[in-house]
Amino acid sequence: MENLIEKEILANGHDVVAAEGSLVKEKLCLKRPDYISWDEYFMYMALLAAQRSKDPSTQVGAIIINQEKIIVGCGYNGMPIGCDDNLMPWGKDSENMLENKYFYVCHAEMNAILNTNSNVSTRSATIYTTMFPCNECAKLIIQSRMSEVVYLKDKPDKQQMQASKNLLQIAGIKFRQFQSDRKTLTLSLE
Ligand SMILES: Nc1ccn([C@H]2C[C@H](O)[C@@H](COP(=O)(O)O)O2)c(=O)n1
Ligand SMILES: [Zn+2]
Repeated sequence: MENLIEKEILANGHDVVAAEGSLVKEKLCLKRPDYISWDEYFMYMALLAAQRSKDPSTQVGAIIINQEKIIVGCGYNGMPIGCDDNLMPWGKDSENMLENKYFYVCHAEMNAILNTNSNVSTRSATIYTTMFPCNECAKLIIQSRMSEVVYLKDKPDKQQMQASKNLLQIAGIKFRQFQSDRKTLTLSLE
């Protein structure tokens, strides 16, 4: 095949080299360079899911993808089905723990796992979550046979999170913090 290697320095600074053997002759035929990565795609989806949360202080989202990078589950932190959001407590400072949200709210990771279709496997799946999973969700992740956790934020000072890390490590589940130079992504309906 005719060798059509071309090198273009685009206006946005991207250095694009068409692969050897490619039929690309002109700059306009090259693929768009600033597309988001798989990691960005799923973490931004988790952030979008978090926007459904009614929790006034912390909104968490989680997305589960299988080995083919197909989304198999998604969730955010919220009250259990049938428990009216308007009747449940959303605070956290009452001395009476029964008046705080913690005993009632379902975590985003838990909801993402429970929202998967019963015929879809989470074996070897990856969960993208905007917050490091707590120890209870870590147990669910392990029991669901997932293989990786990608998280955005952590609360390393919390003992619960250390227990979660211990569990994941012992169970052989990888975890890593999401890294990206793309700090914002603008979506518009205009
Ligand atoms: N991995 C996590 C951690 C926390 N959540 C939820 C549980 C609560 O709704 C909220 C945390 O509230 P805060 O103590 O920051 O006021 O986030 C979760 O879904 N997943
Ligand atoms: Zn949890």
